[in-house]
Amino acid sequence: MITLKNISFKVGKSNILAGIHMELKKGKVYGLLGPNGAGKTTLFKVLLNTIEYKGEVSKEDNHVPIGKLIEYPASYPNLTCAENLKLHASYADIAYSDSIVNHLLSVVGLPDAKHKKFRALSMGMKQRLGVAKALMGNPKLLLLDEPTNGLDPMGIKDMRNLIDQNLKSKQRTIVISSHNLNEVSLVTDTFLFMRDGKKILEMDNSEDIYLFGNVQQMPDNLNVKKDITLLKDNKKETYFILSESHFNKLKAMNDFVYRDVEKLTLENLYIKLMSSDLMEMKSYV
Ligand SMILES: Nc1ncnc2c1ncn2[C@@H]1O[C@H](COP(=O)(O)OP(=O)(O)OP(=O)(O)O)[C@@H](O)[C@H]1O
Repeated sequence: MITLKNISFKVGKSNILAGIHMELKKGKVYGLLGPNGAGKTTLFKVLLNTIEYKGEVSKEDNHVPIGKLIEYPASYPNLTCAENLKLHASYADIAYSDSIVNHLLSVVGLPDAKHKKFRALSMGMKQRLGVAKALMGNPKLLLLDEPTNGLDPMGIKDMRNLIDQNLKSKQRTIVISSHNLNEVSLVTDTFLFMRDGKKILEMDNSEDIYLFGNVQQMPDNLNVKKDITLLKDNKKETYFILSESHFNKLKAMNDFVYRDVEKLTLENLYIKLMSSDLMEMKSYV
């Protein structure tokens, strides 16, 4: 597990990241969602330890190997896939052999492109070579920044299958940053919504319909963190967000009083979160 405590990053007077708390668990896939400029890439830089931030990142093991696919997957155009992988490994000081290179190219679905020059690859193949690079050293934390950027529908599906079938592992944490909500929802266990450098909501990806409403009264015997996610706006109104099945259980409780319940798709929820001052309540404490 990787724990982020009160992470902040400032440039001049601007708070690029502000008071982020997060726990990234082994075996889980996290979908980092948020508009342009929300701080997603900066959060990756914190995890990669390439910027000077405030706060604490603690890891179970001090040497968690990290793999990353960040922005456009640059490689040497006149070198082959295998040569690019080997060069990447030597730059990153990662041990490699011909069999590791062959294995990785086969994991990412490029077994026949070993001797192909990078410049001759399609965008999807370039992206997959980028993933192969990220997998060198068998990372326990894998950061994928917009992995489907620039891919056609077939390439997007291939990337989804690659993540689902070959990258997920009980020993690995994967964080995917994406603007493609539907796509990310197909591979993610937990959504991390970011806005203005803050994590505003962490939510399990359980169903595609969510119930959103205003809380008038909370039941006494409710374990809030486990049973219900509460959000607050700056007028101190409290809201809840629940999966439909969970809501059906909770609404049977007499002392749970609510109003204005609406069904939200992931897209509607995203728009609501990004166009309001709503924030998960535990972020307030
Ligand atoms: N070193 C820096 N100096 C100045 N501004 C910075 C620096 N790093 C990040 N920023 C600013 O911080 C904000 C967050 O940037 P970041 O790239 O993390 O956002 P993002 O959520 O990844 O956006 P996108 O979805 O467009 O990739 C942006 O407004 C960016 O311009």
